[in-house]
Parts: sequence; C-alpha cells; structure tokens
Amino acid sequence: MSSTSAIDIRFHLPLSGFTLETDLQLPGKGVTALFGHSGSGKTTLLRCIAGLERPREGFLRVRGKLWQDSKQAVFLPTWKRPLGYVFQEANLFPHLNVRKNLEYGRKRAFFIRQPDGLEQAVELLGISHLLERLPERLSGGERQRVAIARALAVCPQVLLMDEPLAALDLQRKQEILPFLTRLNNELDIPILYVTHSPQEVTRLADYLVVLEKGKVLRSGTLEETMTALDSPLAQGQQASTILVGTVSAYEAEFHLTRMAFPGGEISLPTGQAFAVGEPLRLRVYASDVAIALHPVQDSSILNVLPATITGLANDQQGRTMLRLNVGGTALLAGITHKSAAVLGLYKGMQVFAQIKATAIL
Ligand SMILES: Nc1ncnc2c1ncn2[C@@H]1O[C@H](COP(=O)(O)OP(=O)(O)OP(=O)(O)O)[C@@H](O)[C@H]1O
Repeated sequence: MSSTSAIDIRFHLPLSGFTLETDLQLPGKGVTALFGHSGSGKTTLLRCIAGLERPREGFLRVRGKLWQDSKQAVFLPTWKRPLGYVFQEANLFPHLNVRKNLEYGRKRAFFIRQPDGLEQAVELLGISHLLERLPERLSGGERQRVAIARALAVCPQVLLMDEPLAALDLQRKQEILPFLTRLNNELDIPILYVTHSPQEVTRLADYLVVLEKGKVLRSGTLEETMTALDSPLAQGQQASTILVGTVSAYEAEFHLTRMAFPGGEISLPTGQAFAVGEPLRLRVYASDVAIALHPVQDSSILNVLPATITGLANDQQGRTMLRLNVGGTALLAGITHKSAAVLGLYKGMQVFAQIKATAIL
C-alpha cells in the first residue's frame, strides 16, 4: 500500500483502565471491518479518527493528507475533517423532512467539493421517494438509509460506520445490506465499519482489523485474517472462507451457476440466473469441506478441487481445522481429528477438497 492512497493510523490513548494502542496502515478504498468483543476499543478508534478524542500521541494521514501529528502539533478539528459518520441510531431531526435533514448536514460541512453530492447520495441509497417525509413516517431501515445518505451527501474522503445495523431487526438488516454492498462497489472512498457480527464481516469487508483490549490482534485482507488458524474467525461452527469471483457459466437446465475464482471453478445451484461476468461472493463453511486423497469419481459432490495443506490445528473437541491452498486461494476445511489421523494428513500434503455446499452473500 502506498502512503498516498492508504490510511496511516498511530494512536496512543490511555483512558482509565483501558489504553488504545494502534499502529495500522489500512487500504484507501473498500470496506475495512473493525471487529472485536465489546470493549475492545472499536468505537474509541473511530472517535480518534473523527477527532472526537485527542490522543496525546497520535498520527493520522488519510490518502496523503495529514489530519493529525502530535509531533508537529497538527490536529484538524472534527468539523474540518472530510468524513461522514454513521451511528447505530439514525439521529435524524424529527421536525425536518428527509430532504431538509440531508441539506442540514451539507450546509454545515466545511469541505464539500461536488455540487451533486446530495443527489448522488439519494440515488445510491434509493431514497428519492422518501424526500418529503418526516422521520416518524419512515421504517427503521429507511431511517438508517437516510442517515447513511446524510453522511455521504457531504462528499467525505472517508466514511466511518459504527454498527450501523445493530439497532435493526433481521429483516431490516437484510434490506440495507445490498445498499452497503453497493456503496462499496460504487464509491471510491474507504469505509471503516465497526461490527460484532461475523456475518456482516464476511458479507461486506475486504479488509479486517481484529481488536482486543485496545490492541490490534490481527489485520490483513479478509482472506488472510479469516483463514489464519489462530484467528477468532477461524474457530468453531462459524469458520468459513469467502470466495470472490465472477460467473463463468449458467446451466439453465440444472439451475446451476458456475463461478470462476483464482483457485479454479465452483458450481452451485441458484434460484436466479446470473449473467456471465457478474461478480459473486460465496461463503464456504469449513464444515462443508471434506478431504479426499484421490479425486473421487462417483460422488454427488460437484466441486472437487486439488489443494495443498498449508496448516493444521486441533481443538479440544476432536476437530481439526485445515488451511488449504487451492490454486493460490486459502480455504478452510473442518474435519474430525480421527479423519485427519486415519488419512495421515500433514502440512505440505497434496489432497482434494470436496466442497459440499456454498451460499451466495
Ligand atoms: N472517555 C472514556 N473514558 C474512559 N474510558 C473510556 C472512555 N471511552 C471508552 N472507554 C473505555 O474504553 C473501552 C473501549 O470502549 P469502546 O466503546 O471503544 O469499545 P467497543 O469495542 O466499541 O465496544 P462495543 O462493541 O461494546 O461498542 C471500554 O472499556 C470503555 O469503557
């Protein structure tokens, strides 16, 4: 990552009983998820980036622009930082309609560059039909879409989102997720996204920072961090791999979509037809990946990919997690400790990964 396109963050912020200590370089575009247990410091880190906390020692450079450097006594106040901030609650002004809520934020912003920022935000969040409504006449999901549009209407250089879905029920979450995916695809700014939810991480993130007690436990691409055998995300029933690729074919007769990814090709049944070339993101649970020593001929499993074992970790419940390299893509396989022993699996061994099921994210 070059320092002109990245976000460089170094903060040392001692609070009573808790110290935030971060030294990070994050990508200057895409979604970076900040993940960790309650109290690990995710919100405090966002507040530092927003200039709402002022660490005595701090350095922050966003895509080549210095926002903060305690050594040079540089500290841009919050109102001069070109950022959008979305909270758990939408916090709209109840007496202003949606349009006026959006305009209010824009009027107060110091840094607006593009005159059509508001229209773009309205279009991106699909809220043009809501502009004349008062917040009390919006659903929770709509309110949150307005809050996101308000943050984007000021044309920020970075979007900070603090658990934007946490206050919503499952159905509302599902309603908003496609808009968040769209932001990631269509905006050229980085999004820092705080969440507790492994599902949101896997659905949205390109890059992941795992925080624990104010420190960075791990940071890297989603693939690296999810498949590192000592990562909290690679443990238990939720352990999964995200495969990113494009549709290579659709077999209408079988309602079967084939996706090409750097490690090969994978097929999955889909209710809807996808166009060739369309981007797809699939989740493969580790528990849905089995291991064979030879390519199996007579099997109902469609996806059999040659792989090399790059790591093994046993837990205390009789399970072994394998990290595989499938043509350059990391894949987790969760099998029993007994199967690993019977097959004589070891690091460096060539095997075949049989992928039983996948889900589109
Ligand atoms: N102004 C403050 N003064 C003292 N302690 C603080 C202050 N702000 C936060 N803390 C403490 O810092 C720690 C991290 O809090 P923070 O809200 O950043 O965690 P989090 O990971 O966002 O948690 P959650 O997921 O529950 O929102 C907590 O122990 C909190 O009590």
